[in-house]
Amino acid sequence: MIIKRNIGIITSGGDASGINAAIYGLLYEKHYSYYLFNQGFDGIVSNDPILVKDKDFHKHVVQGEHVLKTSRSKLPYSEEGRSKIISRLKELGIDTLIVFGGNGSSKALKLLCDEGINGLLIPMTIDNDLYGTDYTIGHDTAVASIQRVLSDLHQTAANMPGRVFMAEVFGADSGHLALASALSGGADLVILPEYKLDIDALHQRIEDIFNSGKDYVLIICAEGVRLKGEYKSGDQGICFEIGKQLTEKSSRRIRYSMLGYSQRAGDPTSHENLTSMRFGSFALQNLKRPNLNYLLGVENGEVLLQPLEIVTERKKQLNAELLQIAFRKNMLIGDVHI
Ligand SMILES: Nc1ncnc2c1ncn2[C@@H]1O[C@H](COP(=O)(O)OP(=O)(O)OP(=O)(O)O)[C@@H](O)[C@H]1O
Ligand SMILES: O=P(O)(O)OC[C@H]1O[C@](O)(CO)[C@@H](O)[C@@H]1O
Repeated sequence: MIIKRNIGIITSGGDASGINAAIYGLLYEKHYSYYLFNQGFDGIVSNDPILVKDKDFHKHVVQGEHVLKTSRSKLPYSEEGRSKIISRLKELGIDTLIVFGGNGSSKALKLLCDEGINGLLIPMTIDNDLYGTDYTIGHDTAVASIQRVLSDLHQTAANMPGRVFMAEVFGADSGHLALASALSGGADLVILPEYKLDIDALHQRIEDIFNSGKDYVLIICAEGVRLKGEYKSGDQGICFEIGKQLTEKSSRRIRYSMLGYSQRAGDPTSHENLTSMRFGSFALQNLKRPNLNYLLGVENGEVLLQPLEIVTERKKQLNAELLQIAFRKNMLIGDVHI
């Protein structure tokens, strides 16, 4: 007789399409029972677990609405909060916790692993800013969603020439999402937090583009770009400040599009779903390892295990190949400062 083990699963941080496929890839009821908790770390303590079965999941695989609800939570920051999480997992006989999330969620899981929990972090954030993995679940769908908006902006911009469009995208303090979507959406310029912004240089590039014969300029601006001070989670609207400064130097009509939360939505792309399923399936294959304390990553196309602490050690660098294309196309403004 097979004795089943109980696996706990939460999502934590911002929602990201593809998560349903990842959970589907994880399910193997013959050996495991899966306890899903809505609302992240809080949900472990406050919510009844949902027991899911493979047969219920098929239709959800293609959907952008998630079976499992996510949240940001205060609990893991305090010893008291963590001990509530650990007691509850023990009470339910759950010996392994799988967390879908980004940088913050990895830190939280590491603290729980240090206190004896078996833990696996599966990378999930549209920002794709997690050190130790080339890819995080949700990124491709977000890029596709931004690309759709940029396609519309190209049309209206071409229909009424002479304007400068600034489209602000998510990404928190990193420019991975902005760089990928600027390239995939055919933007003229991209403003990234990893580069110090020089407004005069930006103004000059805009004029050069018009002088080259193009009749509109489409700029992607990452929300994490700063003219002064530090980016704080939740800050939005930097494109307006940049536009204001540009207006002082130029008579061009600057127009704004804040893409906002629709970037995080949308049914997953096929690339998303297949990568997510591979993450889920790889996690499943590693559940029997003792002392689980890992982050799943994908490097050069291969899914692999990384030590969880790797996340806190370094900041993930922008993809060198994408950067090279952006340099060659003269899309970047300013000098690298990070
Ligand atoms: N330093 C930390 N110590 C303990 N727990 C943390 C820490 N940072 C984050 N967490 C926990 O992880 C949760 C998610 O973190 P955060 O809000 O930074 O999102 P994330 O995992 O980085 O994902 P996203 O990229 O979508 O924002 C937090 O709400 C909190 O519960
Ligand atoms: O839903 P919230 O908490 O406002 O989070 C928004 C943030 O979450 C992300 O989508 C993922 O980290 C960021 O790109 C964005 O800044």
